[in-house]
Amino acid sequence: MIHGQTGEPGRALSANNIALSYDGFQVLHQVSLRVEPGQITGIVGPNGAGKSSLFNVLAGSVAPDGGTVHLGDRDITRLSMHQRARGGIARTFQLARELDSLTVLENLMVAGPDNPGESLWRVFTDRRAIRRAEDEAVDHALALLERTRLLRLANESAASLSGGQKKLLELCRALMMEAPIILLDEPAAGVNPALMDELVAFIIELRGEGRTFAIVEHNMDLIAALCDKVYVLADGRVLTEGTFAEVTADRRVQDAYLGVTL
Ligand SMILES: Nc1ncnc2c1ncn2[C@@H]1O[C@H](COP(=O)(O)OP(=O)(O)OP(=O)(O)O)[C@@H](O)[C@H]1O
Repeated sequence: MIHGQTGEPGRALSANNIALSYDGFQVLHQVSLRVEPGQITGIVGPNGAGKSSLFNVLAGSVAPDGGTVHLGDRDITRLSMHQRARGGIARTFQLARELDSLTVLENLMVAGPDNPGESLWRVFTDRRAIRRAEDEAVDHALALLERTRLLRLANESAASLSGGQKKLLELCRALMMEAPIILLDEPAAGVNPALMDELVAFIIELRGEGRTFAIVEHNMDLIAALCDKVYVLADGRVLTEGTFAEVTADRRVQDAYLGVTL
């Protein structure tokens, strides 16, 4: 069992009739989706379909104009991203530029739940202290790096990682937050096929340990390999939902990807 799995892994994350506009242009129309606990839910669709917008609404970085977001029975629509993170929803972000100057291990240490704070920060900028530290967070970080084969790079600058390794580090940063629900934003972008297989295997392992995932992704191999359920968005609406086989057999989905008017 992965370290740090928090209680209450059994709550669904749901979006209900979400409406969202930017500058008067509606990008989400009555979108509803349910991320079942212990499952991997994919969100796919052509460019501009509204996937990232929906993801931002789920994560709490964008407030919808209408509709609600629930975690289990609790209405979390008005909670900030940080409040949601504390409540058990973590999302991956492209590593911010300032994190490039930190080592791989330091990137994980600053990603822990409830920001580790200044004292911990001082400890972890001292390499000798890293070796001595018996803190649970260090053990957790090192275990994650071992599982993602980044351990040998623990003390290298994050800037030196390949694109795929950065994706793994982003996932590890989300895992450091000890959230049962993880929102993955294009985890396969820039990842080579060998590393992709490792990424897929790792995410499947994490699901086996009780984690819940929602994934926005263009790479259909990754979606096919991982997802229990897939939502297809087009023009800001849910076009269809089902297993990967079901949605890809749907003529409307094929048309949407070919850009044919629906
Ligand atoms: N901050 C913003 N301001 C104005 N319009 C936006 C903003 N973010 C997204 N949009 C618009 O909302 C629509 C949906 O964009 P979104 O990024 O959610 O789609 P997507 O499905 O994630 O696309 P892609 O696959 O290309 O990343 C697009 O028409 C986009 O131009």
